Amino acid sequence: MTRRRILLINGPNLNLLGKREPHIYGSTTLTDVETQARDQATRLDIELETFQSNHEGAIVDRIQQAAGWGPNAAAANEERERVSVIIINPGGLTHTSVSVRDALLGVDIPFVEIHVSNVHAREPFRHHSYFSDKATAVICGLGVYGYAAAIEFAARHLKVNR
Ligand SMILES: O=C1C[C@@](O)(C(=O)O)C[C@@H](O)[C@@H]1O
Repeated sequence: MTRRRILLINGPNLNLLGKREPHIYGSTTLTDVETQARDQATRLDIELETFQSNHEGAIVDRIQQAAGWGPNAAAANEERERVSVIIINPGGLTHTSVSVRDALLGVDIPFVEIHVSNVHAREPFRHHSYFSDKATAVICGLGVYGYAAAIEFAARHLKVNR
């Protein structure tokens, strides 16, 4: 059986986790989050790739690549590159990005939306997401534990895609 492949995407400013507004986002760094995520994936016998970018277009390219498409996909690698599930913290793009939404819908890969903070308890502009109505699940307010919860859920409940 094909192993599940999960792609964990973090959007703008999440490279500053641990330094940025620690009263909201905590003191764990993105490197810690990604290391723990990789260890967890190994225990669950799934493949995990991580990607962080501050650039909307780079995130769109990475999502297309997850389907074996787009400018960064290696030719004839469609099967090998295809991921089963995307876990995405779009950061501020949550509240603005039609393009990232369109990319996720375009590749038709199920995704889990995650936020470290409880966006609904914050400023009103954070209450709307361009992703939540299409996400398989939405996690927010669990702190960085939300990443572990998302991986656990994806590994147990989402089928291998193709
Ligand atoms: O950058 C972020 C991080 C965030 O996605 C979170 O993880 O809580 C919440 C967003 O509103 C914010 O722009």
